[in-house]
Amino acid sequence: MSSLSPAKANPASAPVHPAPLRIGLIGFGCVGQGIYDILLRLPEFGAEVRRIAVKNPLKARTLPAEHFTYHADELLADPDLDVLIEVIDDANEAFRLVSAALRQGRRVVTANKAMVANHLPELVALQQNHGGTLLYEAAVCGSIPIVRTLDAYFGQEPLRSVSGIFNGSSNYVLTRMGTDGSDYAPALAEAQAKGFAETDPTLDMAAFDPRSKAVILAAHAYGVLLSPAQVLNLGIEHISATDIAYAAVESQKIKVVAGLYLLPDGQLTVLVTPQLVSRESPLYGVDEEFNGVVIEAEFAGTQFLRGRGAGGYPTGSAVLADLAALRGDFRYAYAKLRATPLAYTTDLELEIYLRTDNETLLDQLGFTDITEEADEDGYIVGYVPLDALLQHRDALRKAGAFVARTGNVRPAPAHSAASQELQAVSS
Ligand SMILES: NC(=O)c1ccc[n+]([C@@H]2O[C@H](COP(=O)([O-])OP(=O)(O)OC[C@H]3O[C@@H](n4cnc5c(N)ncnc54)[C@H](O)[C@@H]3O)[C@@H](O)[C@H]2O)c1
Ligand SMILES: N[C@@H](CCO)C(=O)O
Repeated sequence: MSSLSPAKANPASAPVHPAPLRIGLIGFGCVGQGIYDILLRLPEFGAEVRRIAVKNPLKARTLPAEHFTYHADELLADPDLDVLIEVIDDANEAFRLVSAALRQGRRVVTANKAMVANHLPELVALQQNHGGTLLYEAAVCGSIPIVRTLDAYFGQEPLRSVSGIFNGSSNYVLTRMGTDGSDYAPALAEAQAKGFAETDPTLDMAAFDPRSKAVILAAHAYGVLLSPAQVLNLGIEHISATDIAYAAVESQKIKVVAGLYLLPDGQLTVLVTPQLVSRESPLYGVDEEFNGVVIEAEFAGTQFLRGRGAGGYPTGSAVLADLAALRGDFRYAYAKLRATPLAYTTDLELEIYLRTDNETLLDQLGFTDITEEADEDGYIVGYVPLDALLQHRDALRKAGAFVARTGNVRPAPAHSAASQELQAVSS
């Protein structure tokens, strides 16, 4: 018989339809509604939202009130739910709920990057100790499958850098300001109306949100568990047409770039700041609420992932992928967490553009090298110790416009016998 003849029907090889996943959904805002709608549109996926917990009894919703409970703990106590999806906007309450669920050995999907970044060591330990699973693809860069890519595909390969645009709202605001000449406030209002921004938009605009995402990726890409406070995050609240025009003179754009850089001495550094991005960078064309991630891998070379970074449906798409992964018993390998941990350093200098009239701050930052100064526009360009930026970040946040000139870092002078510049960024 030819080996190409059709296989006889064999009951053992007939397609097996998985049992429907019974889901408890905690939070029914932008993302909660997004995943709910997606599951309704995909009946063949075989998942059913059995119970939904919400907070505000007065809010107008797309479903009748009898669909909701106002006590998320009831879902934790319900043994008939196979998976809990946590998509609320309160990181502390999210941790209480998710850690309680993991203590029961349950399967949980979350989109809450602040919660994951603040508690990653505990969340990993809870999974190990109680056998549950937590997946959080939706927490980082919306619909881009970056956590899975770093954890599973690049779990063994050394990475030189992982850098990109990790926040949709600030990217949307910068795009409106840069292309339409929009002012900051109406652009931010648009990002909020479209469901991209956090409930407290300071988290987006002051780059706390992309910092949480960078902290999560540091664990998967490098096996380094950071506390968010260790990472410099500066935002775009004071970026104005003056700064956008400065960038445009050299055909560059200002983007909020999160960078995780393996330095030539084998240490890791991470920073999240506005940065000048040149036309040659893959990040240059990442506009609106899109995110983009550039991976510089030892053997694979450069890879670039781009996709919608915010919004109910793109984020719901990542939750859907996590549900499918849970059904296949997927867990993060955290392979690099098991290796000897890399050291983390901020003992570096960063080339910055700063437009401020705060003379005290300029003195405190201790520029080691000034390469450009324009009194009439009130900006200064030069190298500053990263530790000084970390120390004075609260003052910097209020002081004026801050942009990393290139994202290049170099060793702080005391440690820079060779003083060569460390090319640590993709632009
Ligand atoms: N919006 C996005 O594009 C996006 C993308 C990725 C991740 N996220 C994350 O997803 C989560 C939800 O974001 P969102 O945009 O849907 O926010 P949202 O404000 O639209 O919805 C959150 C909802 O959670 C409810 N809530 C708060 N505490 C609750 C509790 N204890 N029990 C039940 N409900 C509670 C709030 O009342 C609100 O309706 C956040 O962690 C956010 O960071 C959002
Ligand atoms: N507020 C976030 C949502 C996606 O994580 C953003 O704008 O990127």
